[in-house]
Amino acid sequence: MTKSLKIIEVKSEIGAGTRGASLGVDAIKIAALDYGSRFFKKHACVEVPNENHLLLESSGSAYAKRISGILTMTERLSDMVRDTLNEKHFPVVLGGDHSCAAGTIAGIKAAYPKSRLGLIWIDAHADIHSPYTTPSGNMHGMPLAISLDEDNLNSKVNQLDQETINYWYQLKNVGNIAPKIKYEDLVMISVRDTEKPEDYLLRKNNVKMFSTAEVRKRGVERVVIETMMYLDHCDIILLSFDVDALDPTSSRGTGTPVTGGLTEREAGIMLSRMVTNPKVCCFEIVEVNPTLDRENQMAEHAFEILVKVTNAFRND
Ligand SMILES: NC(=[NH2+])NCCC[C@H](N)C(=O)O
Repeated sequence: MTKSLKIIEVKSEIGAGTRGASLGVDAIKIAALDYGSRFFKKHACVEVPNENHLLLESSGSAYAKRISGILTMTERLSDMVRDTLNEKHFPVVLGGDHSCAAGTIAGIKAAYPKSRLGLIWIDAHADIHSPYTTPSGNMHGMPLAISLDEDNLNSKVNQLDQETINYWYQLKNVGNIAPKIKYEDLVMISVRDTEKPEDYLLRKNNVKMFSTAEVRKRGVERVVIETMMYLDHCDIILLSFDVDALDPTSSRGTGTPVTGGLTEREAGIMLSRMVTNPKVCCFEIVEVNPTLDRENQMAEHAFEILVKVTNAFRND
């Protein structure tokens, strides 16, 4: 039986340091229209109300900007993902900035608290900072630390106030399960822009990583097989795709582009192969920012990948 997809729109950008990621969802919808596609008519869509009004207020803690809004968004998205899975739909989360991953992960764990959740993280960044280590205070650099219940106090550089400490604790404990994922259930692909505190965690916990060069050397197919073999002990898997995993030569329409990324073709093949694995229970695509782009290129790439992934999923 093929499950029906449900698109969950998360037009939130309070986790990013550059403005415009909240327009990513609509940019992808415009790309669909330009391709003459009925994708957004065919699939059910729901929108998680956002907290972007906080952008007009002070950002609060310098080391966890707008963390109260991030907590609200994480709880809302978690409920939506949980309900979608309980209704036996396949959630496709469209961001927004990558802080939404904490909510997606929380929702999957809320629906399947006893299941071991594997995570395939295709991204230029590790997003494994805590407020104690962040160089920017931007919460889209933290969703993995939230989900891993990781403070990284060994690498501490920032002094937090009590309010931030309390919010950070609540964020890690959304749904009263912490940690929600384990380091050994994580695979990172194309991650190439990390800071020292992140490198420390990745090395210490021996996180499985495939660089862009390895993807090229071994071939996409081989990397997909090895990733799935590595996560074989997991019961369910989330595919989290940040479009900044793509190389900026084809589009700069994302907040934090980094050279040395995947081509759209590589990412499309990789994700569409992965989604045929029946353990994959959710897919998310984040960080399209049309305000930084030319002629909506990144949204077009994201939409093409989205179609490839959903076709592969439905044909399985
Ligand atoms: N989801 C993203 N685009 N994350 C970028 C994070 C960049 C940097 N590591 C930071 O913490 O600010």
